[in-house]
Amino acid sequence: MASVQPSAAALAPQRPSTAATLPSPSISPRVFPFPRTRARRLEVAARAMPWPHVLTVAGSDSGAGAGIQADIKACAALGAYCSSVITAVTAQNTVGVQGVHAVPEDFVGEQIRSVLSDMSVDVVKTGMLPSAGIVKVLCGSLRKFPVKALVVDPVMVSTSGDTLSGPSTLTIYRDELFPMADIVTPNVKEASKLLGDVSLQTISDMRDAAECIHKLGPKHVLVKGGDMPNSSEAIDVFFDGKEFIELRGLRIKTRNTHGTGCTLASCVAAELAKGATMLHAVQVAKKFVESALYHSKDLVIGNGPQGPFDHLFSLKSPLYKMGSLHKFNPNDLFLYAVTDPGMNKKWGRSIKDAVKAAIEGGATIVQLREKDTGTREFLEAAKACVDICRSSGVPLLINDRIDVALACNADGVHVGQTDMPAWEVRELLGPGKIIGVSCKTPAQAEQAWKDGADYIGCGGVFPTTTKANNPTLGFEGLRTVCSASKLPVVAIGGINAGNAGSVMELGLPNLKGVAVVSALFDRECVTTETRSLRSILMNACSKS
Ligand SMILES: Nc1ncnc2c1ncn2[C@@H]1O[C@H](COP(=O)(O)OP(=O)(O)OP(=O)(O)O)[C@@H](O)[C@H]1O
Ligand SMILES: Cc1ncc(CO)c(N)n1
Ligand SMILES: [Mg+2]
Repeated sequence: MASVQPSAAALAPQRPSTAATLPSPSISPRVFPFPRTRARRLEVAARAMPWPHVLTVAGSDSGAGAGIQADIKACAALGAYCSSVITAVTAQNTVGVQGVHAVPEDFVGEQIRSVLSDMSVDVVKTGMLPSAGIVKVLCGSLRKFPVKALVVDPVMVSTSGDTLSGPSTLTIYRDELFPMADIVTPNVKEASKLLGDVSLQTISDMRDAAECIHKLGPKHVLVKGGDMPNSSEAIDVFFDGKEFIELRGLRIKTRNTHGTGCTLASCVAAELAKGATMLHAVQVAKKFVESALYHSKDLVIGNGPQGPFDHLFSLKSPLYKMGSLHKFNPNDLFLYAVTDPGMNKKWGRSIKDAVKAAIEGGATIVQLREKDTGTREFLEAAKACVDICRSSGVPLLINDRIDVALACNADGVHVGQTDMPAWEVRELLGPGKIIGVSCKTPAQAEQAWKDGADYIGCGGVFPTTTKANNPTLGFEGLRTVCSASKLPVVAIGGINAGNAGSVMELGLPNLKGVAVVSALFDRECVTTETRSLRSILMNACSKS
């Protein structure tokens, strides 16, 4: 296959809504507010605009959690059109696979021809290919009608343990299909089968397997670890022929994991069709599966051990916005700017200007801590700050106010010991957002970790006037918490240009940076103060 390039669709401006493309004299202006000439222009533009298009060549799952049904839902959720060639009809539910009826090879060929000879397909994604003959037909069709990318999910065994593609397909997969593929996405069991039943128990085994499968010809390999035992994380290994990347996600506790593999591969295909690079496509796909599992973890459909999940969760959780996901990087805690309403008012600057100045000076993460600001004013300022932070790639958190964080689509929330418990915050925000918790003791740090927080703030390290009744921990208290913490730590409380260096020079385990309030915002020029604090921290780190 040709290498993956951004498609014209990815570069095209936002598509007008379908409603705007259907002018009709009988529709009242209330339903259809555009003047006719504008509507006509939009209609013509929409016709000329290609829609990112994935063709899935896969089996039907009557329970609709996996197979063709999962593929269509996943592509729809990510904004790609999905046409479908059915290779087999399965009788399947949450208990297992009761029957498989393969579609005759010739008719699979005819379906592929119908789609590829007429529609402009960007990416072909394959799922269940029940016979060697069907794989052969597919390879022939792809040679005749080349597409931009080929995603191969080598479906062999369902999670229920039922065979979906027998050993007769192994050779042709390896010899004909893999060399044409841009990515192959086996789970651990499939990777093992492809490599002659080798045992795969560890991440290192998954890496070796990815490397061996890469030698069979695909440009990229993703070995999926959804079924790896004894792990609190779901870890997949990505290999591009040079570098291994471990994609780590939360392992969601749920029975509803039927179809995760099909969904992941379809999301990769959808993102490629939209013009993404392979690594980005895989990252989005993994996050999508994690989020969908999280939002569907308590769904009950069917009585068997493995239920389907909801691909269209974002329609029902409008507060949950995929576009905002900021993958947490503990190094972002390096220079953590926390706003204070009194100080910024005193110096005559708005919250927005204060945040802009801190980012200009090199702040690596920002928290809005607006204890006395009215909700409406706070939300307005928060929305403006989200725009500034997102355009600078700096995460923005909201102190305590989950409602404001949701409404402005911030990157996360920071809570104290008397605020909402972190696990409840996680329930509301989902897995993609950053959660920080203020902790003074190892027990609180342990609880924050159990609750699913991403980092802890530990202090006051020095006496502070910003927060009333805040006991000072000193270096020893900070050391105790840092040593015990399973999460990255940011030190807070009375930290300024005079003492920040000494905090970082302690070289404490898990300590990633310092959080400051008055040292930045109770000063005339926020940018200058931030810049100088940043260089102090960098010097200290190079010493420790
Ligand atoms: N419980 C879970 N929590 C989070 N992510 C998960 C979980 N289970 C699977 N995943 C993720 O889902 C994706 C699909 O991997 P998995 O190993 O489940 O594929 P699969 O076995 O082919 O799935 P299926 O055959 O059910 O369609 C991977 O990114 C994996 O890490
Ligand atoms: C039809 C079909 N394709 C793929 C899978 C793998 O999840 C399944 N269970 N059923
Ligand atoms: Mg699978």
